[in-house]
Amino acid sequence: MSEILEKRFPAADTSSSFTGRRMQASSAFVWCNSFILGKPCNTFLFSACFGPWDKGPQHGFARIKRWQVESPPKEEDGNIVCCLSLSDDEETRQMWDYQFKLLYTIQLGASSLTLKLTVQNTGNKEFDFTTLMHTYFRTGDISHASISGLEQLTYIDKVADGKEEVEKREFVVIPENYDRVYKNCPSEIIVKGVTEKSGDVLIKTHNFPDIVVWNPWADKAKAMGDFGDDEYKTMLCVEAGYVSKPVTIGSGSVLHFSQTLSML
Ligand SMILES: O=P(O)(O)OC[C@H]1O[C@H](O)[C@H](O)[C@@H](O)[C@@H]1O
Repeated sequence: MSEILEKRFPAADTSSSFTGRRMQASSAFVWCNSFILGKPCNTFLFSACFGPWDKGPQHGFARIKRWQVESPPKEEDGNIVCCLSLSDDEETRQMWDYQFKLLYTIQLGASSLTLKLTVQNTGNKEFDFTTLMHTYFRTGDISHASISGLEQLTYIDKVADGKEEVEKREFVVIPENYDRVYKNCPSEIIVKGVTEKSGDVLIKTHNFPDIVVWNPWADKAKAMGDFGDDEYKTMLCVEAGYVSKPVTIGSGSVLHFSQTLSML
């Protein structure tokens, strides 16, 4: 992968000024993605519910399973494209007895990143799940970052025990620990003041009605083993997903989800 990247994007900066493992991993592409599939608490979720899960790891198993290379990186129309896959196995069925195949297609362009998720129900039982793309953005200074496109939306405030509120601000800034699920979001959201050039990024989504906004802030940052104590000052998570309610997929059916992150 790195030879193709270096050939295609010789200027790409993969160095990292972060100390914590979590953010080091993310800075390679300025964004990083891990994704979560699942549904809270009961049968969930191949990969888990969004959040704590009584049958498996927080946020599910997909982000910690070893994926297969469905198609290796290749250059396509000036982009680098590759596809990974994950199917159910003995371990996943132990936690969650359903059959599935996931396809995760990554398309890297000069100033955009498209991430497509295809969920196939390969079994004879319908199941439901939630899914999220857990995107980390790097910012020069969190106090200069903001998100637009969330005004007048209802959000679940996980810091306030799930209380529902309505967002009044045109530009959402983050002055403290934030962990919010914005519901029924428009398909275009803008994150301002991110990337090392403090530029703006357009998030364009398909079939993701929710946006999670997360920053652990000081105390939680200190409590996280793979996160530097001060790294909350230079990161922001804006996560496209389907988490506020589960998706149901019938036996033999296929569903598509995607997000494109474009530098503006
Ligand atoms: O530490 P992790 O398991 O990666 O979760 C990191 C965060 O992910 C999401 O943003 C959730 O809304 C947060 O509640 C959680 O703390």
